[in-house]
Amino acid sequence: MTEIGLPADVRACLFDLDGVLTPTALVHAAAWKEMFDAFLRERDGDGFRPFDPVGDYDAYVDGRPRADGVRTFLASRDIELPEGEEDDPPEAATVHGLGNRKNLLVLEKIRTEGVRPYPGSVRYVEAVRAAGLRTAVVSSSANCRDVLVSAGIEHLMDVRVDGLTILERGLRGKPKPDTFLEAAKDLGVTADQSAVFEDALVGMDAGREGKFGYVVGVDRVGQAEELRRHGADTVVTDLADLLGRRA
Ligand SMILES: O=P(O)(O)OC[C@H]1O[C@@H](O)[C@H](O)[C@@H](O)[C@@H]1O
Repeated sequence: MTEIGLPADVRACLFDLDGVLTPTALVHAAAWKEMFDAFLRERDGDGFRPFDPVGDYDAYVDGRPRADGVRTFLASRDIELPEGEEDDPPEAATVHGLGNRKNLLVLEKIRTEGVRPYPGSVRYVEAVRAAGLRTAVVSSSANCRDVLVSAGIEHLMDVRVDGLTILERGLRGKPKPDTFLEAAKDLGVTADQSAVFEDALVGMDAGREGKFGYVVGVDRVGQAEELRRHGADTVVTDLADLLGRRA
């Protein structure tokens, strides 16, 4: 049997979606930038300080549920907006209005560009399933199912905990470990029998706080050191790098 690079007592793999299974972290980052830059320009004029799709995205938005991303970035610029309602129109200057504005942009990009999974991630997920481990996708995105379907990989996940589950079950989003713990529970395993696969720093924090058996940092943007500092047990640039390796 192929070695899968995990401790022998790991029974389940909990995969983040955007940036781990699919390259959609870049699509999200671009949509966030387009939305925040338009908002900041309207507010501050042409001299506005743009949203940095690497630094600001990693620190304030990546991996968090949508509304938390809006709140955390605005707080970093000392901007306060009313919460508004979840179904606020995209032009509303509220937390949910801005979130909905960004969602229209992300959906349009996904529709026009399509989604292909990372080939190395597909090979790895197939290998862990062949080895008898169970699999879950654990994403803050409310668009998780649509992205899995577009990428043709929905059938590779036994359980899905996503942005909609967070709202339905009242879970706290990453950096809290609730979504990963919920997926482990749904799979019938404990946290220490589960491995977490994440590209976001808040996902590392969730892995550490939830005391998961193993945390794999997936480095797509050259932040291996940061991922380690936030608790990664190992860092890879492609999930297939784990194949043939012992933990
Ligand atoms: O807006 P959505 O699709 O519900 O996604 C929420 C967040 O989901 C995370 O997976 C992404 O890393 C973030 O960039 C995104 O903002």
